[in-house]
Amino acid sequence: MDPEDFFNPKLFDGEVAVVTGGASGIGLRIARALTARGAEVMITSRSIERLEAAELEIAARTGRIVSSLPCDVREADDVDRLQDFVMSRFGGASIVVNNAAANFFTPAERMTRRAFDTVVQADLYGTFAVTQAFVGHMIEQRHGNILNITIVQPERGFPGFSHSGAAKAGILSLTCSWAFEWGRHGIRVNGIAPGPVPTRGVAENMLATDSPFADDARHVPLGRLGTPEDITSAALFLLSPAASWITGVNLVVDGGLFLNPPVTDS
Ligand SMILES: CCC/C=C/C(=O)SCCNC(=O)CCNC(=O)[C@H](O)C(C)(C)COP(=O)([O-])OP(=O)([O-])OC[C@H]1O[C@@H](n2cnc3c(N)ncnc32)[C@H](O)[C@@H]1OP(=O)([O-])[O-]
Ligand SMILES: NC(=O)C1=CN([C@@H]2O[C@H](COP(=O)(O)OP(=O)(O)OC[C@H]3O[C@@H](n4cnc5c(N)ncnc54)[C@H](OP(=O)(O)O)[C@@H]3O)[C@@H](O)[C@H]2O)C=CC1
Repeated sequence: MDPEDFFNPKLFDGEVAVVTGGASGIGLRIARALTARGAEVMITSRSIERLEAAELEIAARTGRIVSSLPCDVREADDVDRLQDFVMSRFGGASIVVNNAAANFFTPAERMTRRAFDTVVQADLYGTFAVTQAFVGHMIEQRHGNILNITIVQPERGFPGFSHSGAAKAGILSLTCSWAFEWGRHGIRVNGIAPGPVPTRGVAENMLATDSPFADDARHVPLGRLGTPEDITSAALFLLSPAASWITGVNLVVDGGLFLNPPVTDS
């Protein structure tokens, strides 16, 4: 059974959701599930081809249309265009899923400034900029939900991916600061920390020879790697009124891997 079948088909009627990196992997699955459950959904990523393919896939699977716009979340002008588009088409957004991210294996001593910037800009700055574009409207409406995709315990570092670990730790800090500051405005801010989910992004960017990325199910107490559906179920829960007294958490969805992380020597 598809895990999202546990959720009411009208759960997100009346909501407008922006999903960054919504054209592939986990973001696409979350965007599809929100669309199927009534939300107006806007997906963004850099690749027009991927966005067009995602629009077709979501329409075929849900019978509903999503909107899309190319947007590099590292670029302030792109984020301004995204804001203008969403404000004029929908009047604002009530849900933001900060899912876009970049990652690649690089031992810390070989990390160039540009490599570091590339990841920190996409993950940390992108999360800040896209949220900032829509939170004013949420505050006016006294209603909003922000979901940041993080990693498990980023404060412990991320050997071989120190740029990503630093960015995700920053995102976790933003999650907590925002949850505290905006709770009184009726806005909830949470994180999801996925365990290893073998998406295209992981295959293309993280599984280089000698990369310490754990894609081995033997370490996972529940005995398998994750799927985009596993992460989507958690996202639907946190974005739904069932989680109305939950804010500021970083929900680990990893089959129990955090109990027994593999040791890396990178
Ligand atoms: C537990 C799991 C947690 C997280 C999982 C995920 O996030 S999964 C999601 C994963 N999904 C994705 O990542 C999807 C999106 N990712 C992407 O599109 C690419 O990975 C990207 C970020 C490189 C593209 O950004 P772009 O076109 O702006 O990049 P650019 O080509 O202009 O290079 C900029 C700098 O980075 C350097 N550099 C680049 N690659 C490597 C490498 N392999 N090795 C070393 N360095 C590398 C490059 O050399 C340059 O520095 P230099 O030499 O000038 O000093
Ligand atoms: N899969 C995993 O094992 C894990 C994933 N995560 C997190 O889950 C999230 C989704 O990852 P996953 O689905 O695996 O990865 P994917 O690579 O499949 O998806 C990442 C998406 O982000 C988009 N993106 C990347 N850079 C930018 C940018 N600068 N501006 C706008 N969009 C951008 C990409 O599209 P495009 O190239 O078209 O821009 C792509 O659609 C990420 O935040 C990741 O860090 C965390 C832990 C584990």
